[in-house]
Amino acid sequence: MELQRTTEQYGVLLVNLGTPDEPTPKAVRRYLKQFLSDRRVVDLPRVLWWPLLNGIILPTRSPKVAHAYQTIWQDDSPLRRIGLAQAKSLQEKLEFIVGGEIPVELAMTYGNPSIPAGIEKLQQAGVKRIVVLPLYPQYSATTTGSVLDAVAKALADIRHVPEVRMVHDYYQHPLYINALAGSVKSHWQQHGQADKLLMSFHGIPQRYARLGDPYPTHCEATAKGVADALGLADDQWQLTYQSRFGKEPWLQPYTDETLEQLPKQGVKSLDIMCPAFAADCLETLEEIAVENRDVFMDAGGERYQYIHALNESPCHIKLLAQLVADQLTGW
Ligand SMILES: C=CC1=C(C)c2cc3[nH]c(cc4nc(cc5[nH]c(cc1n2)c(C)c5CCC(=O)O)C(CCC(=O)O)=C4C)c(C)c3C=C
Ligand SMILES: [Fe+2]
Ligand SMILES: [Fe+2]
Repeated sequence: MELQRTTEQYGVLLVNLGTPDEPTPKAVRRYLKQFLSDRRVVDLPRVLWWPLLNGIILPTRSPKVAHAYQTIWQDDSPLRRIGLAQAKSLQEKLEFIVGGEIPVELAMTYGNPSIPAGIEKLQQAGVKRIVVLPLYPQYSATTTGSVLDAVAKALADIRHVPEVRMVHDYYQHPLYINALAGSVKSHWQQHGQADKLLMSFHGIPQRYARLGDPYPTHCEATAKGVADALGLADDQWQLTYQSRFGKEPWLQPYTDETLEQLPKQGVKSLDIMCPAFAADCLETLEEIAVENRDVFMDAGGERYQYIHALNESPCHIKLLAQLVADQLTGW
């Protein structure tokens, strides 16, 4: 691949959602406060939301969520540990395909390492052109949109602003679909194929989709792409949405309700994957692999296996490198 100028000028900001610094109620509260104060995540009028957030949600949710984090913590939050490994592998891969060093920094929209810190590190390394790669295959204003907001906010404090390009989505990129289908196939080779493959995506409120967020259409295209790549018939797979929060209806069908119904419909063995998550995290390792397993087994299920996120797998790193290379070409 040929770049117009020297490769030292380019850098990559690899962004994921965020995670607490420690699995303690105090650190979780700090993280949740930053996350849930983002208007793209919760768009309720602030006069209603502030008292609810500060008076009820943060005090009650922080200790519960801290406990959940303690069960998956491995010296660090899995999301950050995997993200740092992804950044390192991506830099090595880019060096191999581009033939020069392109620094890659991991950043989180909420918590640490922060987006301003990541941009500062890239600038200190001499980077003049930054590719922002949000680790969200499916675009949503609640995730990808917030990354752009946070990058713009960070740049507002900088005099010599770098040039910036952002990957908007990659929900039907052939390398992404191949990587997902490949991970299912290798799971089947080791464990055999279950009655059904459930593709569980993180949800958003239905209202956000009605107001124009294309997220569910992206999820549907990903799920169909994976099912087609695996040659699955319609009754061999299903798309659901997990992790709903608050009182209003979120995208449906809900993962937990579906898991409760499936054994009654004769589905006793299940493979479940979460294609919206580029790295394993609380929502996959605890909510899907542990909590929702109990839902399925208690409802009469016999075998439940979670297929891990793409994490640092070579197919995933190849995809991320291609997404960066696509942005660099012609810059
Ligand atoms: C309150 C509204 C929320 C929206 C909208 C939302 C969208 C959304 N989130 C992800 C990815 C992740 N979410 C994670 C945790 C998490 N998400 C919410 C709320 C919303 N998410 C909360 C309150 C939390 C924290 C945990 C909890 O209190 O339940 C994570 C995991 C982070 C980790 O440290 O492991 C990820 C990743 C997507 C992809 C998405 C919309 C498309
Ligand atoms: Fe979330
Ligand atoms: Fe959750």
